[in-house]
Amino acid sequence: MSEPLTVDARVAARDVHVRFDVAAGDVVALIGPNGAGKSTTIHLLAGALRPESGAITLGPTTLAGPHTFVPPHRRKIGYLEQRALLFPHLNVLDNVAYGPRCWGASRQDARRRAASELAAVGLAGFETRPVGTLSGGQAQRVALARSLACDPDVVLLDEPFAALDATATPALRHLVRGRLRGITTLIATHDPLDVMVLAERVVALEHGRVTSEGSVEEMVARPSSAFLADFVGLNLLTGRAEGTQALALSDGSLISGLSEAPLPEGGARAVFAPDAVSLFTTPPHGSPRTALRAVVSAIEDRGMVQRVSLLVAGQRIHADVTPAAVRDLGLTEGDPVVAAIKATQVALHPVPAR
Ligand SMILES: Nc1ncnc2c1ncn2[C@@H]1O[C@H](COP(=O)(O)OP(=O)(O)OP(=O)(O)O)[C@@H](O)[C@H]1O
Repeated sequence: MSEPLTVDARVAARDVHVRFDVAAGDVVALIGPNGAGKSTTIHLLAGALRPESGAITLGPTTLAGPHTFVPPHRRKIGYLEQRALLFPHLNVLDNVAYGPRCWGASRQDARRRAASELAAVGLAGFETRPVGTLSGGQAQRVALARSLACDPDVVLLDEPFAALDATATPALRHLVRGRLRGITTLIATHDPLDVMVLAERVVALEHGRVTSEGSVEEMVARPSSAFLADFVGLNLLTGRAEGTQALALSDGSLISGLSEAPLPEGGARAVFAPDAVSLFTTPPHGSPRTALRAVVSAIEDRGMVQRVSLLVAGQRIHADVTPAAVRDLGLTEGDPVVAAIKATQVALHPVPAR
């Protein structure tokens, strides 16, 4: 069963003191610049580091505190790092069965569970393969299956896609998303797409301290530090799935896009880059592009491009356009405009559900 997590942990030698909570079943992204303390936090939770003061609790259990320290192998935690780190002397099935075996399952039960976890990550038929014959993406799928095979109370992901070929990442991210449903999860990442696709909430760290916390939507709408504003870099609009390939905003406008799988009913997010947005004064005719009614809220000179901030159905997005475009359109703050985006440049994702 998933449990809530409470973290108040200090490692003086690293000048790290982190305090935050994760509700049961939530996926929280841990972000921050290099050296901010993300990996230290993950290591504290995994039990690889012991806090000098404070406490870490998982539901009713104290994992680390002034008089308590549960060693890593006694924590029901699934852990996925950049590299799969599989046991080279075991085949694929036995790598995954290792977890349930350690928690007391019979050999037969552990192998049955391992086979079903492997099937769930798309690797049925790989059971007897030596792990040395797997691609990076396949090895990471095995590591995901292994981390889930012991029914973890919490899953920790530390840059899980950073070492993978970019072509392997979208499918694996999508798979991770489905497999994490309902499990309390912390994902340390430098990639805004991991946040937008996988997470409900964000905890931002800078210099070893939590500097901001909130929902993904809040972070995108109102980044509270220069780091966050820079990190976000992408536009995110949240609405409801309309059919399987579009998103409806609160003002009724529709955004067409592409998705890994048909969108389920319910909340959905559209993610696209600022340079995918073109601006017009009237809707472009005969264009297959999404056309959104927007109001200019700010224009910032960024040298080669002008960053135009827009309000669309109460949400903020940015368009990076040329200085000539801003001049030709005669744009100033408060002007109504039409923001056009090609469907092929919009990625649609379901809002992560518990
Ligand atoms: N093994 C270690 N021994 C001593 N200090 C360390 C060690 N690992 C990290 N630190 C220090 O702890 C602080 C936090 O580093 P940490 O690796 O947790 O940051 P991070 O956010 O994961 O960074 P990155 O994004 O670069 O991986 C930094 O000041 C770092 O120099």
